[in-house]
Amino acid sequence: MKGVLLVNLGSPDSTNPKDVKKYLDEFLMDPRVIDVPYWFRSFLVRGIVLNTRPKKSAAAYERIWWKEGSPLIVISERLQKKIQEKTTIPVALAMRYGSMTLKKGLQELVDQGVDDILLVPLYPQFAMATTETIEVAIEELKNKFFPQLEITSLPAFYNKPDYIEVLSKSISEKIENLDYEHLLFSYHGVPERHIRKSDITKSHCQINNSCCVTPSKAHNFCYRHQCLDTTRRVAEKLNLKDGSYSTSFQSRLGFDPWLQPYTDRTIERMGLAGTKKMVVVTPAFVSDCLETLEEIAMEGEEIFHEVGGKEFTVIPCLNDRDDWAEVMTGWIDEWRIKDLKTAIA
Ligand SMILES: C=CC1=C(C)c2cc3[nH]c(cc4nc(cc5[nH]c(cc1n2)c(C)c5CCC(=O)O)C(CCC(=O)O)=C4C)c(C)c3C=C
Ligand SMILES: [Fe+2]
Ligand SMILES: [Fe+2]
Repeated sequence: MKGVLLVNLGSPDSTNPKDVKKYLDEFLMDPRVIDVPYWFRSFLVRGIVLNTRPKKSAAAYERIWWKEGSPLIVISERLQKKIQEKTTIPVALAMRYGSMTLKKGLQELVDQGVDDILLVPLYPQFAMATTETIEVAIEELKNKFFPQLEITSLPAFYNKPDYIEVLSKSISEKIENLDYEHLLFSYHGVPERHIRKSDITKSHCQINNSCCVTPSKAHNFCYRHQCLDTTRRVAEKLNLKDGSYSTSFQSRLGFDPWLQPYTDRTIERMGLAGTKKMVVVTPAFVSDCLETLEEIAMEGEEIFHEVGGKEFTVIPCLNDRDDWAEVMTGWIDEWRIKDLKTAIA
């Protein structure tokens, strides 16, 4: 029997610094997130970051936490329920890090008789630190505990017309009657090194103005290309004028160069240049989370106001919108039907 496993990033169990530390330890010790040799990662994470970051992150989580729990988890659960209402096959939800483990998600499906799984990483753009780490962890669990399972992973959907359509609609609903000057597409950043590591050609990605717009098979795994492409497609759909929108990258950590331009500096620059009304959309996240509700909607707004900006509007993520649940159910149906067609042929 077929079934679906939706996977998102995960959150700490609570805003208690102890829980945040446990979660950050698992997250940042992942070699696909901080991709340096084990001894150095351990020194950086356990010797430095975890001494100060958990307290700061816990305070940030405290500002966005809901009475039902972490927004990212609660929203992902709502989406899973909506999809489950639209399809007859079992749909489970798991997180890459934290208590809602991938193993529990797989077990939940197996207990319902599932032996053929569509794995859906809830990330529109491929990245080593998101999609790849989920796929690798699932493969390890399959080999160790569930060798009978057939598992297919849904590819990154950054350019799928139905995804672009709902994303564009979610933006246009907010901006159609809004008098704004600039729309910023802010994506989660990654270290530039991650882009080079994911380049299957080992020669294409130069992280400059031309590589990401020059066709290459490297783009199937190039986070930067996929982010720029999502922006381009939405801009085309919404008829945005050149200069009225741009792309930036948020949430950098550490001292290595990350993808640029950085979101916080872009917001500051826009305000200093006289922009009074700006809108931010965050298409690397399908669910609102710490990075959208705190870093953008709170810190970003504060930066903008400090440099003279007046109106700062943040577009909610797709979350559990009906049209988004409908699109995801459509992809699940396509996967189910493909096998049926092959069987008939
Ligand atoms: C080296 C560090 C990090 C990389 C690389 C990275 C990539 C990456 N992350 C997301 C999505 C999310 N990240 C979130 C939180 C978060 N991310 C990092 C670090 C890296 N992320 C940290 C340390 C944290 C924790 C919070 C903090 O201390 O600032 C979240 C929010 C989780 C939540 O509970 O709400 C998301 C979602 C993507 C998409 C990505 C690469 C493309
Ligand atoms: Fe992150
Ligand atoms: Fe590129």
